[in-house]
Formats: sequence, structure tokens, C-alpha cells
Amino acid sequence: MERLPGGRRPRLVSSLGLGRRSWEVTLDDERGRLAWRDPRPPRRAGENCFVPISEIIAVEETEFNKKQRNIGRWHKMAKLHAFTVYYVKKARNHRWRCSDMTFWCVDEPICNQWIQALKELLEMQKSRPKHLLVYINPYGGKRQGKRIYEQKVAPLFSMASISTDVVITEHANHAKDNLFEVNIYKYDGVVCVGGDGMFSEVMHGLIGRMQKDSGIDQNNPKASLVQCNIRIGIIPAGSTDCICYSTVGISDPVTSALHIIVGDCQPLDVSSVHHNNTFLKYSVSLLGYGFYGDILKDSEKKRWMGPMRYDYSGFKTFLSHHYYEGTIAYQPAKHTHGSPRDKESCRTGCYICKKSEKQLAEQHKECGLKHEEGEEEWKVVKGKFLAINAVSMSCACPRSPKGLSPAAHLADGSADLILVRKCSRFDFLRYLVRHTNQDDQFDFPFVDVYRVKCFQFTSKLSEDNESNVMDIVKKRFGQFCRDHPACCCNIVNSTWNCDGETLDSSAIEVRVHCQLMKLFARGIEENCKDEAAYSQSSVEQLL
Ligand SMILES: Nc1ncnc2c1ncn2[C@@H]1O[C@H](COP(=O)(O)OP(=O)(O)OP(=O)(O)O)[C@@H](O)[C@H]1O
Repeated sequence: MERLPGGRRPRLVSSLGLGRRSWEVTLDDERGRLAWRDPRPPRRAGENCFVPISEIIAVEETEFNKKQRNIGRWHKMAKLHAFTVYYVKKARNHRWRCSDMTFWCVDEPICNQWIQALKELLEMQKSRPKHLLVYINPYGGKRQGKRIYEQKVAPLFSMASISTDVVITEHANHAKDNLFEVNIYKYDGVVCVGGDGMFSEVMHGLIGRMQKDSGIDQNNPKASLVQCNIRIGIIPAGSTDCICYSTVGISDPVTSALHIIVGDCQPLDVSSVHHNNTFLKYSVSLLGYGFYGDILKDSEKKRWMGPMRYDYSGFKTFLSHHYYEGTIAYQPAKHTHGSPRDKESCRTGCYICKKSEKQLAEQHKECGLKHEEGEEEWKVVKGKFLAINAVSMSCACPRSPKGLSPAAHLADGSADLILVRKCSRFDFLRYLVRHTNQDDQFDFPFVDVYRVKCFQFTSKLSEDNESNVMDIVKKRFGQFCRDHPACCCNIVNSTWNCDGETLDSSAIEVRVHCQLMKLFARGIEENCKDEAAYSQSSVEQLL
């Protein structure tokens, strides 16, 4: 048996047919690869091809004659035995597809040996889920959730021998309530088929259930929350699928299903939002006051318009150009090494997120779940703002591929707090346009950005004596302008947009919980084609 570099022995080496030719096929379990090459010397560059074992979806014995094209004399000389390997093929723009290749040989025991060895290796991929709980929102987006799941996702799960319990939701909060009742510990993950709203519901159910089972009071804003180790998978089928886009790089049901099958794991920071010692919501993407809060509030009244309502309300809110007075107090995130002005974005295997993971593990070792409330100083900013945005991830979406904060991290225990002060309409437009091009959206004198671990916001109005609200309003702000949205004088309070849902309170207290939950994702992969992807495409040319 030929030795691999370093004198290692591969697990299996055989001469197998693939397409019309014979290849030297190697199962190298130490490097975690199924590799094949042309055995004829001289070996031409580019002929070494491989698929990482971690990206093999399934292997099965194949009825050779049905699958294969004409392979010449071999076919006539002997009965052939074959097996098919289904694997992840990486296409453009982070899209994954299931591809397959069929190896054949005349020797039945060799064929069986290969099938058994590959199956054993797949069994050893411990991070892969075996049993999933699936929630489908049949009314999300274009109401295609059920069809998408049945036609595109379920066949892949069954190929990968994943069993599922499927719940088709009957009303809002069905999934959330159900997560408090079922035995979630028998599942390796929870999958939601729908949009960001559906994801948020499942996340609230899962995190809430974990805290309940651990006796933690979610209403305590200083409570150290218990990490949720049951991963969530998002099959995008909504009108907004930003969380999926920001954590996988594309909103595509098949790609997401394959990330679930290979058992990817992406930790995610979660911010808790409280008002007066009462828990309001969790957020993983955008907490927006002012511009994004107003857009959401207006668009809610126009649900009949479908996804177009966001454009309509966006335009209307831009024209109204309201600003809001208030005070923000924040604690800078000193533990993390990045800055919102970094040129590099958070990508698969991000070292900044990895460092935070290590810090978190050390913290847990030192003080268990007891949270040491830092005595670090609070910084205070007062002013008139067009928008206050706190983002726990870049918030990239197809319209704004770099997002609201391009260098924000998925799992470093911080949020980027972006303050857009009162400025002219033209300047605000310039700021918005920069989300869609390569220019730096923070490079304006009226925009400040801070990386924070917690913050509090109080509107000017709630700072004043609330018992005399109307007097104050009249004295300080003149008239209410709700009836004159384009008149540009300031409405007293905006509302918070919390991951696409409106919060009732304007005064809030927010704390980022480092890596509180995990997704079946791996973050966004670098765009350059990696070695394996190169080899896969080259083999297709060779066959
Ligand atoms: N069967 C159901 N009937 C009505 N609402 C539901 C049902 N199942 C889930 N929901 C709710 O629908 C909301 C929106 O769902 P989802 O995010 O899947 O779709 P969407 O089209 O992207 O949403 P949005 O309208 O917020 O853009 C979620 O907040 C969820 O709680």
C-alpha cells in the first residue's frame, strides 16, 4: 500500500472506475478526504481531486447499469459493482448543491469495503444531527414554506438519514409555545422554515425554555443567561431572510439544508432588551430607533402591500426626516479586539469570534454562571438623532451586501452602536447610499459608531416628568406632527424596531450575551475558491 506524505497509511486505496476511466482512489481518514487521481505517469497537475469527508452527504450502493453511461469493454466482460457518493458541491455566491459521483469495480468485496468504510466515517461525524424538530410557517413570505420544505429539503434530510418531527404552525407563537412543552432534549436541532419573524419566534422559544429549565429569571436584565446548545437551522422561506443571508451568505433553502446536514455550527451573540426590569425581547440583528423604527411602524399598517411596503414606507420615512432627542449611555466592548472601522469582515473561522469563545470558556470556568457585573465606566451621549442603530451582526442583505455595519461580528460578544445625528436630508441620503456601494458609511461628521457590550437609551420625553407629558410636549416641541409627516418638525418619540418587530417602550436597556445560541451555519466563507472546490470542478471536466 502506498504511503501518504509523512509516512501515514491511508485507510483504503483501490483502483476504481469513475466515468469511463480507472482512478486510484484513496480514503484518507487522517486528512478527512476521499481523493482520486489518474495513476498513469506522468501525473498532470490538476488531476488530484478530493472531497472532504465532512462534506459527503451520503453513500449508497448503486445498481450499476441503471446509473451508468456506456463505459466500453468493461461492461461486457464482467458484472460491475458500484457505489454513489453524494457530496456538497460549492457553486458561486456561497450557493451549495448536492452532487454525486458513482465509483465502480468488478470486485464485489472491494465495493462493499468502500461502502462500509465511508459509512463508518460518516457515522463518526459527531456534529451531524440525526433527529430534528421542524417548524414550518405556511404563511411566511410567498406562502411557499411547506412546498419548499417538502420538495427541496425533506428529500435531502432523508438521503442523509435524518429523522424529523414536523410541525406546521397554525398561528403566530405556535412554535414558541410548543418549544416550552416538547421534550427538546431528544432533538439535535430545531429547524424553522420561514422568514426572520419565524426565526425570532423559534429563538425566543428555545432561549426562553433553556432559562426556564435552569431557573433563570429573564426579567432580570443582569442575569447571566444559560447558553443554548441546541442548534437552530433556518430554511429561508420568508419575505425577509436577513439572518440566513448574514450567517450563510445566501438565502437559499438547499444551501441551508446542506449546512444542517453536514452539522455546521455558528455561535451567535444575542442581545436582551429590557424596560424597567421587564424583559421585552431578544435581538440578533438590528435594534433600530428613529429611521428604522419609523419604517417598521408605518409598514405594519400596509401589510396588504406585501414586501413592497418596505420600499413605500422607507421612502415616506425618508421624506418625513424626523429626528428624536435622547440620551444613550453605553459600556465599550473592551474585551474584543476588533473595531467597527476594520476593513476585514467576520468570515468563517473568524479569529476575533474564536478569541471571544475562549474568553467565554475561561470566564465560565472561573465563575461558573455567576456574572461579574463590570465596574467599567459608562459613556454618555446626548443629542438629536435621525437614527440609532445597534447591530449584533453586519445585517447584510441582497440590497445592502455589506450591511449596516460591515465589520460587525457574529459572535464576539459585542454590538455596533451607530448614531446618526440630525443632518440635512441630502447628507442622510448620502449616508444611506453608502450602504449600497464600497464607500465607508461611517465616514461622516454626523455619524458615530461604537462597539459596545451594553447600552441604555432614554428619550428626551421620558427623561422629563412623565406625569405632565402633554404640557411638556406643547412647551418643548410645539405641536404633534403625526398628522403632518412631511413637515419636518420632530415627533416626540420613535419606536424601536427589534429584528423586525416593534417594541412598545422607547426607554430600553440592552445587553449583549456572547454566543448565547448556535446556528447550523458556518458564517460567510471567503469568496475565493478553496482547494476542494477547485478539485471538484476540475474532476467534472476530466470525466
Ligand atoms: N400559521 C401562522 N399563522 C399566522 N402567523 C404565523 C403562523 N406561523 C408563524 N406565524 C408568524 O408569522 C410571522 C412572520 O413569519 P415569517 O417571518 O416566516 O414570514 P415573513 O413573510 O418573512 O414575515 P414578515 O411579514 O415579518 O416579513 C412570524 O412572526 C410568526 O410568528
